[in-house]
Amino acid sequence: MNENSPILRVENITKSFADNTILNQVSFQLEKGEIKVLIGPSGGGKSTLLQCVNCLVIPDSGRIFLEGKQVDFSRRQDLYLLRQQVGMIFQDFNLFDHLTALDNITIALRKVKKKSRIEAEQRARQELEQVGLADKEDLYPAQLSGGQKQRVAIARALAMDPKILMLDEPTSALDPELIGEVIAVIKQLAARGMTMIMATHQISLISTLADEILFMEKGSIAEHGAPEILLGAGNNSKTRGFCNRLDELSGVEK
Ligand SMILES: Nc1ncnc2c1ncn2[C@@H]1O[C@H](COP(=O)(O)OP(=O)(O)OP(=O)(O)O)[C@@H](O)[C@H]1O
Repeated sequence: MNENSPILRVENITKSFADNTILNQVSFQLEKGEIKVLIGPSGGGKSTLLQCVNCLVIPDSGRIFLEGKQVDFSRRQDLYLLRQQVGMIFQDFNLFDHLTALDNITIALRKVKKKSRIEAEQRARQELEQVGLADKEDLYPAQLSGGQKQRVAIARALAMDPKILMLDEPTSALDPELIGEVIAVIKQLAARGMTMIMATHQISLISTLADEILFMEKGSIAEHGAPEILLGAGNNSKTRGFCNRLDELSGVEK
């Protein structure tokens, strides 16, 4: 790896579904320890961009570099490595319903990382402890609250030692009273220096964690910059207008 390379560089990614261009020449880069937050109107392409970054969706064109090395979208080994190094947290948790919290975490450690059961369980317990669920290891997803399920999903991703964590609206499927516990875990990860890119509508994550905001609209990054600038009083940015509307909406919900 070239020491000067950003940990992730995304260059001119384009993706269409049928005749609809969903991503149009999107570029950004992520430095080690940096947190970028993707915001913008629904349908703007945030989820598609995150899915392209770890090649769950293969871009039509453009290039992705992980630690300076270009990912070859046609090479299975490259995709496998990319997905190991870029963990993903989904809105709807994506846990295996037939496995306990512990086994949701151990399964990939055993199958992908080839750890023994004992090693995998030890690691899974450490991660459950980190997200405050040490006493829930034997419970199945149906026995957990939404916030607990999302914390298991975060523990599962962390157990794989990803270099980057991507979070796609990690709190949007949660009841309002459960959002805080997931935000607290994400803030802990930030304090530990985790490199993250996250799509979210949570103002507290946007304003307190983002090193840079990427405002996506109609498949492009329409605006980007530090929150203190884009959200600064008097700034006429799209970001500020959008966040003010989010504030108003959450005010209505309260
Ligand atoms: N697999 C697919 N096939 C066809 N169209 C798709 C597919 N995935 C996404 N799209 C379309 O791409 C557009 C962008 O969707 P995407 O989910 O990336 O936006 P978003 O900014 O994440 O929106 P939201 O904030 O509502 O999650 C939408 O119009 C969506 O219908």
